[in-house]
Amino acid sequence: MYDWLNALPKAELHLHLEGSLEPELLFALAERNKIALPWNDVDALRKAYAFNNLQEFLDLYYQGADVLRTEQDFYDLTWAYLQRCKAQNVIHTEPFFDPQTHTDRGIAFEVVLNGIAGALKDGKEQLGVGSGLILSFLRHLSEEEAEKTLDMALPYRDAFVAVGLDSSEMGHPPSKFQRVFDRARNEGFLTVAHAGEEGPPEYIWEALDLLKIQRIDHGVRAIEDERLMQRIIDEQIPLTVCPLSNTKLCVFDHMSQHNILDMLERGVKVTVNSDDPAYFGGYVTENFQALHEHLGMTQDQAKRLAQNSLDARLIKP
Ligand SMILES: Nc1ncnc2[nH]cnc12
Ligand SMILES: [Zn+2]
Repeated sequence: MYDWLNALPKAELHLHLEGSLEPELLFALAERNKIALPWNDVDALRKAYAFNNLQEFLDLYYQGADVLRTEQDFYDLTWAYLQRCKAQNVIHTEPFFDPQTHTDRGIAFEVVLNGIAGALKDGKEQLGVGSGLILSFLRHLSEEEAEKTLDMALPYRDAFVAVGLDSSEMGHPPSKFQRVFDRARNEGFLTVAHAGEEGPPEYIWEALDLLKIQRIDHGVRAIEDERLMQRIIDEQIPLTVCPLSNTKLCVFDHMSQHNILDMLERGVKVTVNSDDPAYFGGYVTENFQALHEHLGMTQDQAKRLAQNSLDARLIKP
């Protein structure tokens, strides 16, 4: 089944580039940039990848991102991810990047963007992997800081298709970012947001009604609210679900309890994605494989999930 799933043409719609930083590359970049690491080797770092919740993961994710310093570093990170896409027949990807994770450390916005955009361009030309980049605001920071980030991005507006919202969900509802999302939409950007990963269904309502999002990132807690489920089904609003992430971060205790196939069978436009593959144990094909192993996903269900991912692209072919 793995080879069949791997060969299935698919799109990835929920992937944090910083979360694709494999330990081997992290160590190589630390050496290149002469940065001391608190782990002795790659194995010691991998052992630290045991999380009880989103915040424990985020603490390590931001620490790992500190090795990214130069345009070449961002290029290498993105290029390594695009090669995984090629190997797994991901024909199109819409990755997130978190500019504030870097600009707050003194890395210039254009250093980050030029590295990523250069690799995405080469990915299209040399690997045939299409893409659309999503600029994501960190929700644990203020709306004012998100506004400043949008200001920095506007001179490079052609490099993005959308803005998103990620980082610590609880206590940081979508309503906190209503004004900056309004401005982003007025500037011509599409919008997406993480909602209903750890946060309640109310956050998904807010993301839809206040941020006017095209897709819900995660959204697995929608199942707790029947009226919300009906809306998501009626309006065919895509959910970018990340099964391995949800089990690694204890949103579900075990993959056998994941609700993605129940949602699929109820008519929700769910898709399969890897979120932060270097930290959660696999890329898109491994996520599909886990659904097959633990939930008995059939080939017909896999085909529908893959087709949903192609249909839910922000950039239509
Ligand atoms: N799963 C996730 N949820 C929220 N913010 C993130 N940043 C990177 N991965 C994330
Ligand atoms: Zn995510």
